Amino acid sequence: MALLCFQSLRMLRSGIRCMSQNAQLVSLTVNDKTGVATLSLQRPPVNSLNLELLTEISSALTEATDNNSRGLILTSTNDGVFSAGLDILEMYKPNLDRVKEFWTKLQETWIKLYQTAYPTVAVINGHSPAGGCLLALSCEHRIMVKNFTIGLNETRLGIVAPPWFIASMVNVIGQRQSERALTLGHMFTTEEAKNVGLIDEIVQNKAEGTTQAEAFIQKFAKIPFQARSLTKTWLRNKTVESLVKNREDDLNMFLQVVTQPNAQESLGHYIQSLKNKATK
Ligand SMILES: CCCCC/C=C\C/C=C\CC/C=C/CC(=O)SCCNC(=O)CCNC(=O)[C@H](O)C(C)(C)COP(=O)(O)OP(=O)(O)OC[C@H]1O[C@@H](n2cnc3c(N)ncnc32)[C@H](O)[C@@H]1OP(=O)(O)O
Repeated sequence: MALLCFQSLRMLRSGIRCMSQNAQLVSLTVNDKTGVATLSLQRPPVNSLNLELLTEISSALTEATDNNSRGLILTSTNDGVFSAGLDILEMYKPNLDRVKEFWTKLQETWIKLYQTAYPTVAVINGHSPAGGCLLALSCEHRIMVKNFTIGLNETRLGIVAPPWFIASMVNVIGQRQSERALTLGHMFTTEEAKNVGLIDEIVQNKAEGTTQAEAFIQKFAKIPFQARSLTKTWLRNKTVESLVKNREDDLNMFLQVVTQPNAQESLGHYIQSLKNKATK
């Protein structure tokens, strides 16, 4: 309690205010001097995206909008893992109602993040496979700490990235590089990601990443907010609309794939291999 008060006092002095008071799996703070919000994923051990985490991310994005944020930095409280992607346990032996809600929430979160009016920057301070990479790709600028990996590795797991995952990558690194990366399920090192344009900057650590992210958002200070946000909407509209118009089909496709016995078997083996690795 005393520590909490001390932290709150220190944050207040530095102009940092806590939002999302009820959130547990994310923290949302805003710098009252700059208007920049920071959304940190904090679901141990690896920020895997389950229904509850997605729900909190989605609510935090709305809260940042309602608070008239000038920009948003998306990062992780775990220096080592930005996000392990979708929580495999949501897809293994699923309860039908819950897995429907899970996929629908993932769609909603992506749609929201992809078209925020405010500028978004991912400070990728750890590994970022699959759904973790999708979150980063949905931001406007990516800054990554050295010595980690990022990519849409679905084919390596025997699964297929849905079209909107693919479009998110194509929009950043283009058709040719995406085709190579996605078919191989390639996980890029930080250096490789920079060379291919998947990330924009390499930094030594999260603190440097945050400074650079604030500098990126600051570039828009003199650009009228509405003009900027409408331009972003128009640039991204085609990609977003392709999911918005097909949400039901996309959900049904996911359900059909995920409930196949061979998919369940693969998921079971994969979970076991992750556990074996973790106990070594
Ligand atoms: C194989 C699938 C077949 C069929 C599937 C069928 C249908 C699906 C259809 C469409 C879906 C398409 C979209 C998918 C997108 C995705 O995001 S899928 C998820 C992909 N993610 C990964 O492959 C990442 C796996 N994790 C890692 O590589 C590493 O954990 C890490 C992120 C690099 C971190 O390494 P670190 O050493 O720090 O941690 P550990 O590996 O020791 O893990 C600690 C702990 O966390 C558990 N865990 C890790 N990742 C996940 C995860 N994604 N979901 C749930 N749990 C995860 C791990 O098991 C350990 O648990 P513990 O042993 O209980 O401590």
